[in-house]
Amino acid sequence: MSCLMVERCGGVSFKWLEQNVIQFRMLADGTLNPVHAGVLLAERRGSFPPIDLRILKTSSQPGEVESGTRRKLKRLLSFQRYCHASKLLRGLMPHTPGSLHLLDDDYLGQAAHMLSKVDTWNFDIFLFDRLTNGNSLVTLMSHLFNVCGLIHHFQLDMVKLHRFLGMVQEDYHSNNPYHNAVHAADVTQAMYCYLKETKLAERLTPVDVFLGLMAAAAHDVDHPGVNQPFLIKTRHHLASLYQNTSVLESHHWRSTVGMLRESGLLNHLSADMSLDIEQQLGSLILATDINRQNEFLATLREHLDNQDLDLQLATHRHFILQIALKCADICNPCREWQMSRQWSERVCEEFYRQGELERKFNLEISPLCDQQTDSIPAIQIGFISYIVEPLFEEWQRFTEPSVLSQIMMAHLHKNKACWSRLRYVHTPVETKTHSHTEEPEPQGGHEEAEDIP
Ligand SMILES: Nc1ncnc2c1ncn2[C@@H]1O[C@@H]2COP(=O)(O)O[C@H]2[C@H]1O
Repeated sequence: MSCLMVERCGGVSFKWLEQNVIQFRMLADGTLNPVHAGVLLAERRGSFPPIDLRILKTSSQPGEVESGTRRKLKRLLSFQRYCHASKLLRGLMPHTPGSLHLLDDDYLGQAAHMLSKVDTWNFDIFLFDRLTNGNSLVTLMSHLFNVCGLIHHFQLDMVKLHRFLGMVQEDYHSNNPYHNAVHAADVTQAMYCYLKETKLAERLTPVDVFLGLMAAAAHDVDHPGVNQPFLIKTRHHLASLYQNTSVLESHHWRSTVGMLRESGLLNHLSADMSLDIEQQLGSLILATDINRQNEFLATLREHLDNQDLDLQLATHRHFILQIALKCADICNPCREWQMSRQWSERVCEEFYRQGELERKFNLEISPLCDQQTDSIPAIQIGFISYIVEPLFEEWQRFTEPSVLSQIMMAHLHKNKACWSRLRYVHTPVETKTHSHTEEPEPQGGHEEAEDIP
């Protein structure tokens, strides 16, 4: 009950002229019970191991018997909430309602100023995350829902919306170097830029915009920091639940649906409409499975060759939303170098952590995960050449090409040239993650990259 009052109190202080004030007020004024206010847990994450080995060593191991309660917890909760719940149960998580930090007015002002330029491609999500005290995803989504008129259009309850967004943000693992809430915020910001492309903006309905932003924000929720092959070879229960196919993406989707229902955000809509939203969210999130890249690329090429995309058709708009989300998901090599490089280092650090785990448990080390042999520049050149460039070339074609696509392609080529030059500077063992590598001056524009095996 007290939780409800606090949230309402935050809601009352919301001012339309000062976007995002609502969140800061809620964070600042609340005296919250973290058990009831899952959204606004006072505890900041950051100390959990990259993956919870207790979960990975599943009960399918012969001879191992688990208590009913623990097994139930494991099945019902996300990885992240399992960690929270088990820590709470074991009394390891302090109840410190006052530990939500007050944001300095300067920070608040700077964050608000950044939001006024949220549709620009050089938006610095790392800075925004610092200015919002690690709340970039909630703050960004609240703002975008507001400026896109979604709160008004869908008559969304602000308390429920914040409860949902808070749950989503909390369920990202902040200790993952790459698959964390900042990545989700980065993808959401990119998605917003794509939704504003002239080719799309004039055709999209409020439902499309709602789905695009929601899917972007939640597309990797509760990512454990290891990939699908790892989950399959460690016989993780999610791998068997989803029959070794789109395991992570299915989990991201079902977790999102769980949180939508738990928050009650769509309760006021008709059952048919909420179900349709849940299904469409699934289709969008599942499209981010990188193993399905060729399938989507081939379909997009065919449409562009035949010039038969009709964005008046809901099915075609949905397809383009899938493509836009895929682009947003892997757009980090198209960002300006300083930001792009950070993402590259982060994703490789996550790969290397998985490789270390595999080494520790005598499993075969996955491709790209061996820090001894897979250098960051080599990984980047391969990723850009085989995955990113082909997709963005088609996206550029779709936008006919827009100014934004040209900017993205220019960054992509420049970054690829930078990595090509760095490849000869660093040997894999010398490469350090988060090394804040100096930018090598690319010479002669786009250098042809070498193939990597
Ligand atoms: N800069 C990058 N370098 C290499 N791989 C990347 C990079 N960015 C994204 N990826 C990969 O692209 C994948 C997209 O889907 P996932 O989020 O499952 O996992 C992501 C990473 O494996």
